[in-house]
Amino acid sequence: MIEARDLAKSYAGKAAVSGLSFDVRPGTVTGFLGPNGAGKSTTMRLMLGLDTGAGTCTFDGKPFTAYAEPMREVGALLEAKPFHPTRTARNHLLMLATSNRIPAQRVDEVLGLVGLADVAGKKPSTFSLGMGQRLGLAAALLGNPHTLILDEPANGLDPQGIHWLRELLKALANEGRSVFVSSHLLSEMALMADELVVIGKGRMIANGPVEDFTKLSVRNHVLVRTPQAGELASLIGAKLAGVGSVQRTGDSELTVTGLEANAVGDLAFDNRIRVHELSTHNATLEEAFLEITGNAAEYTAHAPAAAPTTPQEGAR
Ligand SMILES: Nc1ncnc2c1ncn2[C@@H]1O[C@H](COP(=O)(O)OP(=O)(O)OP(=O)(O)O)[C@@H](O)[C@H]1O
Repeated sequence: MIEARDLAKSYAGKAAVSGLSFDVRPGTVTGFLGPNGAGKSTTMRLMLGLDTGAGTCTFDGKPFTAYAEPMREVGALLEAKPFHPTRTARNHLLMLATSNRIPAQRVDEVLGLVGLADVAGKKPSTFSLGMGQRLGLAAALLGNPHTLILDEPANGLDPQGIHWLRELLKALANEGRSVFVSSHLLSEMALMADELVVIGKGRMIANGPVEDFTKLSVRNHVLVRTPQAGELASLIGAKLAGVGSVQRTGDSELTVTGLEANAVGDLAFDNRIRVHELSTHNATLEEAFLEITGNAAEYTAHAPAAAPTTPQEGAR
């Protein structure tokens, strides 16, 4: 169990993380989301005591730094890859294993697990970004820890690698581990995460099950096709009584929010209204994320300004 309480950090007087509190429960994958610069990496460093700031974070009641053999408790993959410049991948892991009294045989196990057995004798400096990520993941898994903290582990992985990572993290959580993972791949997160922590500009925006997060979106709606669209719209409007909306989105099409599809169907049936289509459209995680973080995105792109006219053109 991870318990983060009131984590905070400022750089040069500017808050990077403010008052963040959340739990990561065993047996779950908890996704950590936020726009660029939201404070995800800073939060993860604070959780591990790698950065100085305010607040506390405990792993089964103790801070990371209080564990004598921390790799057996918490496996971490942060963005920076501190690999030794001359050691081979295998020796890099062997060195970590020795310092945590982990048997050497576990090194070969994790190299196999992350798909690097064939390049174990090569130096990480020759590795691609994805191979480096796999080696970082091998290091995180070395001590068979019950908690994993992974910052953008899918970064640089090919589609097969992303699929493999998703299945691995879900399996590790199913074995009872706590997995806290950040990613910008929202479709992946939707398939992988049970819970979400969503931050923007260093502050908590949402925390809870993935379904609750997407349920909040205004993109959730019911679509109805009926030749009696006007009549049904009036009935739905009366039933909604101001909570929700009904819009004519075509000659014979209505888009409804605030009523479930079965309620719309019953209303049509009770009033002998012919319905040709009735369907529920659920917001994707990406839609809900963009909607909820819209105002909390620090860096937003603007369309390029129109090319200035030359003086000659302007004079014409
Ligand atoms: N070492 C540092 N010195 C000064 N400012 C920093 C430092 N590290 C982070 N920041 C600032 O803190 C804020 C949060 O950065 P952080 O890297 O934690 O965000 P992030 O959510 O991980 O971003 P991304 O999704 O782009 O990786 C940003 O405004 C960043 O510029």
